Amino acid sequence: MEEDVIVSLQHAQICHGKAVILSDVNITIRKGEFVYLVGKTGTGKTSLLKTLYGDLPLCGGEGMVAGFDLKKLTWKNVPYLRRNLGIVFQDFQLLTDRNVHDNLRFVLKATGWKDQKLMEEKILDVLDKVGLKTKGYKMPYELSGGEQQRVDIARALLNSPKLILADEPTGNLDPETSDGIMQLLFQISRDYHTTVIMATHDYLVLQKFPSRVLRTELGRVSDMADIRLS
Ligand SMILES: Nc1ncnc2c1ncn2[C@@H]1O[C@H](COP(=O)(O)OP(=O)(O)OP(=O)(O)O)[C@@H](O)[C@H]1O
Repeated sequence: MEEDVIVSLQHAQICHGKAVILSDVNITIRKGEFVYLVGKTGTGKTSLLKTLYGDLPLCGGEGMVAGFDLKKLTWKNVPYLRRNLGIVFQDFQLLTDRNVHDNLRFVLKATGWKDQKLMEEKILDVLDKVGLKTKGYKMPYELSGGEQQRVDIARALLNSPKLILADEPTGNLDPETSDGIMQLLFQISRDYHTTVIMATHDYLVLQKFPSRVLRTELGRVSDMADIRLS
């Protein structure tokens, strides 16, 4: 496989148990690309993302993500795949019983970091990247929705991922805050050549921040590679 290919699906099938949600999915996504995943509700956007991060098994065809063969994933090696990924959700999913700094520290420890000094440097680094350098001491409930989403993105950046998978990251935010989050995601993609795949319903976002679009529809994914909405 070419080195700069981060996601490759060939004749892939996405399933929930015996129910096939998407079939014959053929996608190639390269380093540094920003790709939207759009489609009506229930057409399989989340299921496709879950397959990419090893939460749903690939039930047919071929799939590679960040150098991992999806067909060979087992519960033992899923954590290794996830260390190469950053996952961002709509509802932030921060631990509510500890401050921002400790939320980030928790993830570092859970992913094998041991050196205290390096952990502290990394936490400051990712908070700086999302514009929250001075907010490490805050509890999640003391932050606005946009700030919580920035912490969620900071958390996704901790292990310098090759790929960020974002499921409706602006879904709970007002348009202005949502613009800030989009600018941040595009900046990360551009500055660090991180690939971003983002599921969204928000056509305003697509219009303001045009990029490649994949669409889930009628059990298939169509690649609108060069159609730029403007
Ligand atoms: N845990 C599950 N078990 C069985 N079927 C499921 C499960 N989760 C989702 N599905 C089914 O899979 C299909 C795709 O759902 P999915 O959540 O991937 O769609 P989506 O495009 O992300 O929707 P939305 O835009 O509403 O988030 C739906 O028909 C849904 O009913």
